[in-house]
Amino acid sequence: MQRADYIICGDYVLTMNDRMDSIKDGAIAVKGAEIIDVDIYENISKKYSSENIVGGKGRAVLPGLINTHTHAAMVYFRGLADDMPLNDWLKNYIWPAENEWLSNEFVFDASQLACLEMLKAGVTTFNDMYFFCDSVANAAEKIGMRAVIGAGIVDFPTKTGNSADDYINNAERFIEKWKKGVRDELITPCIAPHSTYTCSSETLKKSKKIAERLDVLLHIHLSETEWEVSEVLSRYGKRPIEYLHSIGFLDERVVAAHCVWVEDREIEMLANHKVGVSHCIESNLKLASGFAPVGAMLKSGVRVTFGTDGAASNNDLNILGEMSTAAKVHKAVLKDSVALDARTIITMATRWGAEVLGLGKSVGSIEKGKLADIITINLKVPHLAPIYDVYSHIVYAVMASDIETVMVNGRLLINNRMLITADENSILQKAFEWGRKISLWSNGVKG
Ligand SMILES: CSC[C@H]1O[C@@H](n2cnc3c(O)ncnc32)[C@H](O)[C@@H]1O
Ligand SMILES: [Zn+2]
Repeated sequence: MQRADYIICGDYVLTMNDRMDSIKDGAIAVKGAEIIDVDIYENISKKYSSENIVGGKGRAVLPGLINTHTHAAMVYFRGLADDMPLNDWLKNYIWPAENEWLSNEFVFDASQLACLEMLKAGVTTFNDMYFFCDSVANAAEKIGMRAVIGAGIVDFPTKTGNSADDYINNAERFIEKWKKGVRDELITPCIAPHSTYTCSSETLKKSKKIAERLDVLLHIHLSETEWEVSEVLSRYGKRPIEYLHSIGFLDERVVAAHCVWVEDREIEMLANHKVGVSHCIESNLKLASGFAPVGAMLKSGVRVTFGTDGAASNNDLNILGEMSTAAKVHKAVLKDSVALDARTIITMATRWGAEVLGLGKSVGSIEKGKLADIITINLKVPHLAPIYDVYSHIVYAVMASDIETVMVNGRLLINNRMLITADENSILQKAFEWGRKISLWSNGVKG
């Protein structure tokens, strides 16, 4: 009998690996950060002993969900400005609020809340783009979440810089500080030029050079709105994706959020350059940005994954919601009830999410040798009874509140729906305190 730190078991173990994507009455043995075995429970229980048995009857077990585009700290701006298009929302509400409120303390506190919200919804990895990125990393490190964290780059002054060079220097410093083997192995730094309309060609090219030299991802907003397309057309005579192609920006280290206003020849460019796409359907719906051509992108072999965007445009960080919405909306858009079936949707939210973030060898599926980022779902609830197809339930019926346990890197972070690594009440308390101050400010009251 071998010792395992944890045995995680359930009626269904969705491994999401290529060869065998689910096991009925399955179990996983975890030692340290690693998955050391996956098999039917009967075999695992004969080979391994452990004091820590997680899951059990009436549970589904799957790889942690991956949020490939967010601005975690924006949870503190949730509900501050709704029901308007992106340009109005950004220029007249969000950027002024960021200018007033962002600080290391704000971003640290807010990012902890975001981590708590994501973990409770089964998200184990997020790909962030923001300012004060050390504070995002410190918060994720404290909670124990896996994160790819992008240092935001724009061409205009904000609280963290006056010029593109300030942000670029900061990004280099941040990447050197957090790269593998230096700090927390769960944090992967990257560089995040905001968009084609807020960064000049020079800024984008410099960002790309840094990404190549330091071997990190490039995270960017791309072709989100019709306005962006006409703006880039008028500046450069090319549509955003064609323009990025023309300056040599596109390759497999690029994670492009949105990709809503995309023509067929641009889809080919995304596919040929192996660009990863983060589909943020709920943000696109709420800001009325449009419908991304996800069916066509998938057909062309583009790796489409799910992002929530920030909670100020969504208004939550729940990937299960994105999965369900996308599965339904694209069927209607394409007039094809077979499109984006449940297995494809779960693959997009797990294995492909990990792959586009460059983490495909470590996480995204449940396989021997991979790191243990695993969630369990309680299936014994009224809205999940009866069960014919667990994939269908996960995409169309599971709620965030059904997520019972969340493990990241072999460490249990959520047990029985409660956070273990920090005090939930004080995280919530801080959110309400910041909210009171922000609310007074937004209502024009000083102090
Ligand atoms: C460079 S830090 C990130 C920057 O992006 C802003 N932002 C948040 N959501 C969106 C979106 O949907 N499109 C474009 N920009 C967005 C955020 O407020 C930060 O300023
Ligand atoms: Zn965004």
